[in-house]
Amino acid sequence: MLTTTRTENAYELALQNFDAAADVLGLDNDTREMIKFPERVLTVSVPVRMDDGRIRRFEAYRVQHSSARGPGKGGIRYHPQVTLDEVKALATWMTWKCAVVNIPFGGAKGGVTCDPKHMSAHELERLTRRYTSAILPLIGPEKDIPAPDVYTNSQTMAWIMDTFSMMKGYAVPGVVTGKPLNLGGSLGRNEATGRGVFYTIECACQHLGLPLKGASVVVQGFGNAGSIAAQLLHAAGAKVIAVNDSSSGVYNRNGLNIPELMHLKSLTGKVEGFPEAEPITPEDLLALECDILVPAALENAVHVDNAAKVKAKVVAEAANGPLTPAADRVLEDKGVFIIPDILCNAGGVTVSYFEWVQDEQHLFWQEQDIYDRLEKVMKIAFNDVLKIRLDHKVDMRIAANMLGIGRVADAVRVRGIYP
Ligand SMILES: NC(=O)C1=CN([C@@H]2O[C@H](COP(=O)(O)OP(=O)(O)OC[C@H]3O[C@@H](n4cnc5c(N)ncnc54)[C@H](O)[C@@H]3O)[C@@H](O)[C@H]2O)C=CC1
Ligand SMILES: O=C(O)CCC(=O)C(=O)O
Repeated sequence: MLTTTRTENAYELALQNFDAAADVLGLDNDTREMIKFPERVLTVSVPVRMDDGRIRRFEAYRVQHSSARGPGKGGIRYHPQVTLDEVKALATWMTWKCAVVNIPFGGAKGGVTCDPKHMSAHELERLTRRYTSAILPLIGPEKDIPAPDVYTNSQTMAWIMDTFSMMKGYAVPGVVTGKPLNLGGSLGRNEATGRGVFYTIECACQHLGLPLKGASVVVQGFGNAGSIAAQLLHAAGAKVIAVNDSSSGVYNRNGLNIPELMHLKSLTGKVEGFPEAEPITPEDLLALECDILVPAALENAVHVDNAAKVKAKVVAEAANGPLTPAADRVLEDKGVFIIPDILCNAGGVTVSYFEWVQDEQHLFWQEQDIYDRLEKVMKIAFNDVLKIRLDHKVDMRIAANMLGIGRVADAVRVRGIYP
């Protein structure tokens, strides 16, 4: 089992990022008080009957960070290292992310501290249904709309939708996004995060004068976000030279055949054993000579101790929070162009927004329509962030946070405070 350095508290890092952007924006203290912290935090105990007949209790969370611009929106993570502070950080980032791509949602996130790799499908279903019942008062199409995140998927969303609908007495597809297509899911949602990552990399390459065709790429984390980004980069003529997952990594300096690697991963759940590739450790993978590094796993992958070893020209944050602020500074000093998470991986929530709109209208769109709309949203957001970077001479992360935080601040100012 590979390990990541997850010792830094993600929520403290999220607050540091907020302050850095709020300072440049010159945000007054009253507005900071109103928008910085989560609006609602729920911790629940989820008892589950395991297959051996025993009851096990899981700790789980749903955090609503902001409803200033619309209902809460954000995924649900199943992972052994989920903590309340991690979920608070992820919910905070969702608020700024939705504002960066200018969709009418606030930010929320959920998590269950569990090890889904060591649970059966029946145990996962019982866990999901009981967790849904526990957070039921908080969620709904007008209130807070969950979606998949690490180690959850369209099946998890189907169970949530079914449990919520059973309680209401009628089908409520708009309570979650990332659903199976036959339950009101959207074409393109499964690919949306990786596709959004790809569009922002295209924009960055154009800005930097770096040809994407022939560019060398390294991807850390070969799940939903990482594998689709790798697939699109490969199809665009980039050379994906290394990828890894939680158990192993593979490297070929002439480029990996990504469609075949995806096939292997779908069959075995691993990238290990891919022919015509050599194994690579997580540390060596991050330190590879390459043009573009895509961290697509978990928080704090690049930190103060390994940042200096990164040799990429562009870092595209498909994951949430993969770089600590200390790593940011090291990479900025080296002249690395960073596409920050709240911009880079916003394609997922953007197509979730399209899914929610389609569910609410009961009218479904063509795949190409979704891709065209997504491309437009991502490219406008990239250019908005780049303009702030150039106008204010700040790095891309501060610029993205300024855009997101500024829009949320405007919303609360206009809404006012009562009483
Ligand atoms: N799925 C989505 O729509 C979105 C996901 N994200 C973020 O993208 C990141 C990945 O999420 P998904 O792809 O959805 O999850 P996933 O569950 O589909 O895949 C996660 C992948 O990361 C790998 N992994 C886990 N720990 C690792 C480690 N220490 N080193 C290397 N690989 C490791 C796993 O083996 C798996 O292949 C997360 O940070 C998530 O919050 C962000 C926006 C939307
Ligand atoms: O699709 C969504 O609603 C949220 C995706 C998500 O959790 C994220 O962007 O981190």
